[in-house]
Amino acid sequence: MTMLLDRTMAVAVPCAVDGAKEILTEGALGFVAALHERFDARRLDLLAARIERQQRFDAGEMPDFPAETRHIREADWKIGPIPDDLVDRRVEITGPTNAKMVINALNSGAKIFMADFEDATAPMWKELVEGQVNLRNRWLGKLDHTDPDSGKYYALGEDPAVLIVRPRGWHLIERHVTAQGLPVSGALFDFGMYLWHCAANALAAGSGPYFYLPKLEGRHEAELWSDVFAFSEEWLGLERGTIKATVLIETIPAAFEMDEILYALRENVVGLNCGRWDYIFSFIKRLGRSPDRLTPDRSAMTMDKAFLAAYSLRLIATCHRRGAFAMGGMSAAIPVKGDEDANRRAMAMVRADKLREVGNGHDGTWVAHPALVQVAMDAFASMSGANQLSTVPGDIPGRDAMLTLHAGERTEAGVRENIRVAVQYIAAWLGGRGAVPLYNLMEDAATAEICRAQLWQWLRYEALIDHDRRFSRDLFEEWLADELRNLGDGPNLRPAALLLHELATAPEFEEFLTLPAYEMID
Ligand SMILES: CC(=O)SCCNC(=O)CCNC(=O)[C@H](O)C(C)(C)COP(=O)(O)OP(=O)(O)OC[C@H]1O[C@@H](n2cnc3c(N)ncnc32)[C@H](O)[C@@H]1OP(=O)(O)O
Ligand SMILES: O=CC(=O)O
Ligand SMILES: [Mg+2]
Repeated sequence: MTMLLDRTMAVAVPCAVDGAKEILTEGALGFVAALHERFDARRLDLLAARIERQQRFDAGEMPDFPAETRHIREADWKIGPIPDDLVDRRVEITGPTNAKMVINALNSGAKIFMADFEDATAPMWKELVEGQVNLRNRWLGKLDHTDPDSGKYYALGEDPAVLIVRPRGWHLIERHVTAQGLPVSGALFDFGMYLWHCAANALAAGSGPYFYLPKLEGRHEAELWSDVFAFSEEWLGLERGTIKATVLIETIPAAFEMDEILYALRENVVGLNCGRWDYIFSFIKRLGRSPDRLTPDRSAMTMDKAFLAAYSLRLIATCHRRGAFAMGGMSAAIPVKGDEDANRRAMAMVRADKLREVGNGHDGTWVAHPALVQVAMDAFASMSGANQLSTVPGDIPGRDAMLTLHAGERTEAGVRENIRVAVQYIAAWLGGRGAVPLYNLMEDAATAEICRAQLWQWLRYEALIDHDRRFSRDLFEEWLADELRNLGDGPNLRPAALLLHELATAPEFEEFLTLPAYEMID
């Protein structure tokens, strides 16, 4: 089906998708077209600026706090008001947007549910449209679901979590919707559709249109979102500042502009979040193209050390000085079925992670699974109130600490784990699942990016493995073949392995694995 709104907006829907008629309305598409017309050229310029900046990093420049924005960092100012239903964000559950998981997450007892079109979603057209239908139904009061396999009925409980939606990052497109002959941005599509269909109903229910903004690389990208918000509020007749956003600090350039990002979005922002997994990925991608910046095994890169500890402490101090929430992040440990000891260890890992976060001053945290809500809630019960906004830590880590790499080893086990996880994750993604349990951990786009980025880095610089062996293309291909053999015949494993091989051996680092992977779906 192709729907033409006017000469500039065409929607091509290659297969009949449930709910398309409800979501792809003339009004909603007209709004997305207006966003595209006004903002897409700027989005593309900002993506090009990322690549130019990368060339400077490759030439040896290291990130620093920009001199030209010193006045913003040094001046006293605060962000705008925080809505009542966002004051207590102790535990936020995240997950994809299918009906069952949306209902389970909203009923999980968490304060917030972040419905995710980014790291936890493989952007199949069907999933995206159905996701928007589910979110719209939540605000229409008609969200329910019967599982076709088990026959179990799901409906919203008495006290659902507050809903926040994470649109895709600026780098992704939505090829099923074109305007002026070009695919629209995935971010503007996800944002625009949700805002158009849900803002009024969310406000009428005493909540509001709330968003998480992923993968920003600095203040200019935040300024773009700010302008998108101002334009959208006017288009929909909403009071300025009605849209509220929490920005993920999950790239190294953004971590050096946290004040500036809050300032750019001050009418709309309510907090920042430590997106630790993408942050590790960004650290490798942006600064790791050098033989003296080789990372250790993924498992050695923990939040209590080096650049990760430094950035989370700096984020807390920065946010609280400006009256903004300092949200913690996601521990990848998830419940382990059928092994009590392993399950206890997983719970202990999550508990320790959350206790560290609350002890450092975070106002709340993320969990990946309903069974972890209470664990996190118990850890955050040590706060004296609903948040720690009034605590401003004095000791703020500086540039050197923020650029300090983790010490640790690279091992054959670490290489093989990266191969296994990346192949299985990409295979799942190609099959339409954006988050999967692998080896007792939650894996999603961000965690898988770390695996393939490390493989590229270690290959490119022939890293020492287990102290005495240089990693090489031969070794990589041998271990990839081994791991593939051990995995057997699952769906999409072959194309996933081919893509991983291409990504790991490419002369130039691919910005996101989801870009070539998107060419392989739908
Ligand atoms: C780096 C980042 O960006 S983190 C944020 C992005 N990542 C995520 O959001 C991951 C969210 N988590 C998940 O997708 C899942 O928990 C996984 C993939 C990690 C594990 O999935 P599974 O092994 O299928 O979970 P499991 O079988 O234990 O699920 C048990 C029940 O809990 C539900 N459940 C599990 N996780 C969630 C969740 N995050 N939200 C809502 N419900 C959930 C399941 O739907 C299932 O419900 P049912 O009993 O009614 O059938
Ligand atoms: O989005 C969260 C992350 O850790 O990445
Ligand atoms: Mg992320």
